[in-house]
Amino acid sequence: MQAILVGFMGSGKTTVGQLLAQQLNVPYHDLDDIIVAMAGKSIQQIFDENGEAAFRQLEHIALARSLAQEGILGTGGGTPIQAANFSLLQKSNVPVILLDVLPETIMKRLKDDTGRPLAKELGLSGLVDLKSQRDDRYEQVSNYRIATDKLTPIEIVKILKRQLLMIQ
Ligand SMILES: Nc1ncnc2c1ncn2[C@@H]1O[C@H](COP(=O)(O)OP(=O)(O)O)[C@@H](O)[C@H]1O
Ligand SMILES: O=C(O)C1=C[C@@H](OP(=O)(O)O)[C@@H](O)[C@H](O)C1
Ligand SMILES: [Mg+2]
Repeated sequence: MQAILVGFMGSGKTTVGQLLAQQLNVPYHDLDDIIVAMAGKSIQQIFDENGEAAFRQLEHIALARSLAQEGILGTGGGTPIQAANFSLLQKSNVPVILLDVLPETIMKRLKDDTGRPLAKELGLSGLVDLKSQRDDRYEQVSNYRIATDKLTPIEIVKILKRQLLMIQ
């Protein structure tokens, strides 16, 4: 991998990761997509039919497999929170970029979303709590942080490309 994107749901990992990969002319891998392909069902269905613990097991396997690939990896919001994943990311020798986002921005971006079981289950205040529980881990695992609230994906990619050149 050339870079790994981490951050809370709605921070733009998938959107920015795809655009960054396109501009760098490298493949984009999204852990959620890999999990969906492995399970043969949607994230919502995995949560409903198998539970979050089963989702987390698939997520760990998907991460371990993806790290050997070329390109950009977009993780899920919960990926670095599991200790085993945190340690894989730390040992990977790949720049880990934190896309940060304020709770009010998350709400704006995800208000019509139906594909994120935790967002549906927790509601606004629950999501804010979850984010505050996770923020330290995101900070600890990442080499570089970018606040995305006032930037377009194109602007974020421009900053990231410059940053990656400096890190690598
Ligand atoms: N920088 C941004 N500015 C405005 N909207 C954004 C930005 N980044 C992502 N979005 C929008 O927010 C939603 C969630 O983005 P997504 O890339 O799926 O986030 P993540 O993968 O981190 O959960 C999408 O509708 C996307 O178009
Ligand atoms: O924060 C989380 O625990 C999750 C985030 C989602 O990915 P995004 O961050 O891409 O929405 C997806 O992996 C799943 O719904 C769980
Ligand atoms: Mg995503």
